[in-house]
Amino acid sequence: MSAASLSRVPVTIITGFLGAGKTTLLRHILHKAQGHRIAVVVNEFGSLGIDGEILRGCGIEGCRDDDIVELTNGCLCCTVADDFLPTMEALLDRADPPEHVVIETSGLALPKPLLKAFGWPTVRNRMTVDGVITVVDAPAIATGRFADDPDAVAQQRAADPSLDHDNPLAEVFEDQLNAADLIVLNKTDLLSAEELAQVEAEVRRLSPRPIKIIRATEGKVDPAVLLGLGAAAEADLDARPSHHDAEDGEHEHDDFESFVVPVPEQASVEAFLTQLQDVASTFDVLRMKGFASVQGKPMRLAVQGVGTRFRHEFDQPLPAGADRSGRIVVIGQKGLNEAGIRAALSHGAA
Ligand SMILES: Nc1nc2c(ncn2[C@@H]2O[C@H](COP(=O)(O)OP(=O)(O)OP(=O)(O)O)[C@@H](O)[C@H]2O)c(=O)[nH]1
Repeated sequence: MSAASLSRVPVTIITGFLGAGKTTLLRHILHKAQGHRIAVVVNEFGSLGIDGEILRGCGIEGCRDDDIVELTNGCLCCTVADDFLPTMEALLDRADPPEHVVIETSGLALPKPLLKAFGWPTVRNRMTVDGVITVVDAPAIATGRFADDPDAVAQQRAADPSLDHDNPLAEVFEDQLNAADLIVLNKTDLLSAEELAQVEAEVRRLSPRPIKIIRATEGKVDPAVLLGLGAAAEADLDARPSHHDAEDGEHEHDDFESFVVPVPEQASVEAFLTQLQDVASTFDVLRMKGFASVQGKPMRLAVQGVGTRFRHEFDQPLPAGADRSGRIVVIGQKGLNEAGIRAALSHGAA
């Protein structure tokens, strides 16, 4: 390792599809790495800034609010020059610069344009990508979320040989796997040993290089394993093919959309969760997350859905007299029935 690289601030990029468990893994890193100055940059698809709020509310000692920087102005991979690089420079120029930077990309971000950004003159000599960690939602693979329909692919290829996927989720997922220096196979609690072995074999088959795969539940992996990979990934781009290489990194997330839906105060947690699950399944929603209030409850209800699987917690007190309406971010493939979803969530669940 050269003297220059020794003095560069290491950056870990956490990528992985919507809801794979990136924020959960990040929280675990922050909990376990207390005493180290880690700055966190979070980017979300959908404008509510929920991940930033979850991380800020983590209550971890030594984790200061200004160590968590949110980039909500579009997907990181598309806003590299406008948003991302100035943010990195500002972190480096602080009086007490971080020892390590961890970036959580949005679930729809392609990691390669981000990696390329570390070759830009303003950061090239000051930062190095220590490693790309790809968090994989093991049950989503088991249910074929990222799989193509072979007949549809064959048909599309006949029409246009340059196309290789019929499923945009498969494309994002593969780009994220291709960029990885380490793969965390998360949510192992939701699969049997046999299913897990199949999923791991599938991930290995899809990876372009022999990459270490670590199984995890709730992102619980020792930060000593995650940080300090020394990959210098920005100097190794050719080993990380992207479906968008031919487009010189230019792309838009045309295949996905997101919007924020206001929700009224709810009568009960259970009824609200049932309503959300119904909406997720009826309208084929990929991801929902947000906050609401429940009658008679002084705390705010945080809800998270990946497909139809939901979790909730009362995460913090609502100030007396606060507005008790809530907001939910909805993310799915293009063509979501937005009006239908808004209508379904506009009345409190009975
Ligand atoms: N059962 C189970 N649920 C998990 C596990 N890890 C995370 N989750 C849940 O999965 C949901 C999504 O987790 P997040 O950490 O927010 O996922 P993310 O990748 O940051 O999501 P986006 O930023 O929206 O792409 C949350 O409800 C988590 O509590 C796990 O190992 N097992």
